[in-house]
Amino acid sequence: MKTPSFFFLAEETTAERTVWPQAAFFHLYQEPNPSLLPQNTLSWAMQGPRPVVLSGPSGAGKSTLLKKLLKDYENIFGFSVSHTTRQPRPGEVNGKDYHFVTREEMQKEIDAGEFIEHAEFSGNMYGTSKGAVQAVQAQNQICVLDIDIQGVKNIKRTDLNPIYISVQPPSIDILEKRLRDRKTETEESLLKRLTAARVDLELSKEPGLFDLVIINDDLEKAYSELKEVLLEEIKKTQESRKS
Ligand SMILES: Nc1ncnc2c1ncn2[C@@H]1O[C@H](COP(=O)(O)OP(=O)(O)OP(=O)(O)O)[C@@H](O)[C@H]1O
Ligand SMILES: Nc1nc2c(ncn2[C@@H]2O[C@H](COP(=O)(O)O)[C@@H](O)[C@H]2O)c(=O)[nH]1
Repeated sequence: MKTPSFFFLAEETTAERTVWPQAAFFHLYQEPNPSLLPQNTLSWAMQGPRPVVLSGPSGAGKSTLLKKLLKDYENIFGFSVSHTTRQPRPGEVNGKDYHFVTREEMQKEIDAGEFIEHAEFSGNMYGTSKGAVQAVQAQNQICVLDIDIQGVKNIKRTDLNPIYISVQPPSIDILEKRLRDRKTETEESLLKRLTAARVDLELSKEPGLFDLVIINDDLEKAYSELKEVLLEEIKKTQESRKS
């Protein structure tokens, strides 16, 4: 296995995070999956408006921004409902927020070639099925994928051709506060997510990986930046509705 360039990050961990051995980094990030080649996907380019990928560390504000977008442009954007093996949080709805499945169910569908991408994140499996994207595109909506950085790398190997946006926190300390205030994580999963966040922020520096990086400090400012980069696609989709 190739040694990831972010390996040095393990040495930066603080005392309370030394519970994560350096080897943990090898489990936090998987190299792109070679089986996810364009021929393994449908001809996405022919499927309507250009999709959007929202990525960035857990707690950076992707869902918050996405909810605003889906509310303000109800019929323009559609959310790609991922599969995950993690437990639902209070208020999360199966089939709307995620398809909550067992590891066995998900692996079976992956083996059957039903996923565009999938990854292991913080001890759980996550993935985008072809059906999730097709369901949105069938409505002629702009399909938005909320995926981690491994998903970004795997999607880059397909012909989906989305706009890639990374949503990032102003600092790791602020990210930690937001995640703690969200009250969705145990101490263990919070620390895993913070470790993954450091990896994510480091890998996101790769030139050309993202079309836009949004620093989500002031929410309204971040939202304006998001809308601005999507304006052309929004207009095109609105126009196509008139004809
Ligand atoms: N600009 C902001 N200022 C302050 N708090 C924010 C801001 N943006 C989001 N938050 C809060 O931070 C927390 C994390 O946001 P959110 O759940 O949207 O992150 P996320 O990137 O979708 O995380 P995950 O990947 O784990 O789903 C939420 O409680 C949200 O209300
Ligand atoms: N590679 C993928 N990553 C995904 C997908 N769906 C969500 N995610 C990412 O997982 C983490 C954690 O999400 P949470 O809901 O448990 O907080 C976050 O970074 C998401 O972007 C997916 O289908 N593929």
